[in-house]
Amino acid sequence: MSSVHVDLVIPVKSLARAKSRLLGAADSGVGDAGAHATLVLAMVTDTVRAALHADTVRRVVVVTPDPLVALAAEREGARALCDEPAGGLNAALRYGASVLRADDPGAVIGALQADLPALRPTELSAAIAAAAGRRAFCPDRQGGGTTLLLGARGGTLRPHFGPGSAAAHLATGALLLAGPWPTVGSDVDSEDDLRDAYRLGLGEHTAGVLARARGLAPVHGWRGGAPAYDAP
Ligand SMILES: Nc1nc2c(ncn2[C@@H]2O[C@H](COP(=O)(O)OP(=O)(O)OP(=O)(O)O)[C@@H](O)[C@H]2O)c(=O)[nH]1
Ligand SMILES: C=C(OP(=O)(O)O)C(=O)O
Repeated sequence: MSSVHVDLVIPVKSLARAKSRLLGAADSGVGDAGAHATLVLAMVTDTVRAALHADTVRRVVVVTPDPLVALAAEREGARALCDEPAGGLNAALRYGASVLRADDPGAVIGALQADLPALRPTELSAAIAAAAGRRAFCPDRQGGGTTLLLGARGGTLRPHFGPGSAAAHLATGALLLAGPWPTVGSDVDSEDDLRDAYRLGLGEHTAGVLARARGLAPVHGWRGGAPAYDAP
């Protein structure tokens, strides 16, 4: 397949419930729940922006019940779907995929995690190209989770996100994508994940929130360059 263009579904739950593991971390560096929600929204925004800048991504829909997330996604050029069915994460992903499929029955549809603040468009494109239209996935940094799942062209997404999702996607025939795209696997669930994402280079919004939380003026954007503040 010469060039694959995919439509991505990005799921985000309400900010009030998001990233509970990170919020519970000893020091996520951003203090109270309101500042935490601001950090989560920044990570979502950086993820959506990077996804839309990837030259192999055609459309992005963000499935979320949270109006603030929907607004941020639409500002970046994504479509927000706020009427997901009950059933949790995989149901939300299947819903988003069904909306995309209705627009284009032959589309290649994928699911991308919303907490990839270091995501580089070029690395996302490289991972998508490596799938070459096959059903495939990228594991997270620890190897047990999934950050990107791609359906086969015209095929169903069949998401099995949740604990042990890498094994579940392998067991259902998805190809494991391993390659030079560390920012695709750098999802943030913990303070250590946040430090890893920082080392890879945070996106503009996430860098800004963390810098302001420390009283520093950020000069770092996702287009590269070293951050001008201490690591989280
Ligand atoms: N739209 C939607 N997104 C969901 C739902 N459940 C989880 N997600 C999103 O799917 C991704 C993975 O979900 P989780 O690991 O359960 O939640 P999290 O916010 O990442 O982290 P924790 O709260 O620490 O577990 C996150 O981006 C969530 O916001 C859901 O029911 N609907
Ligand atoms: C839901 C998943 O990720 P996490 O729990 O890390 O957000 C997953 O890896 O399938």
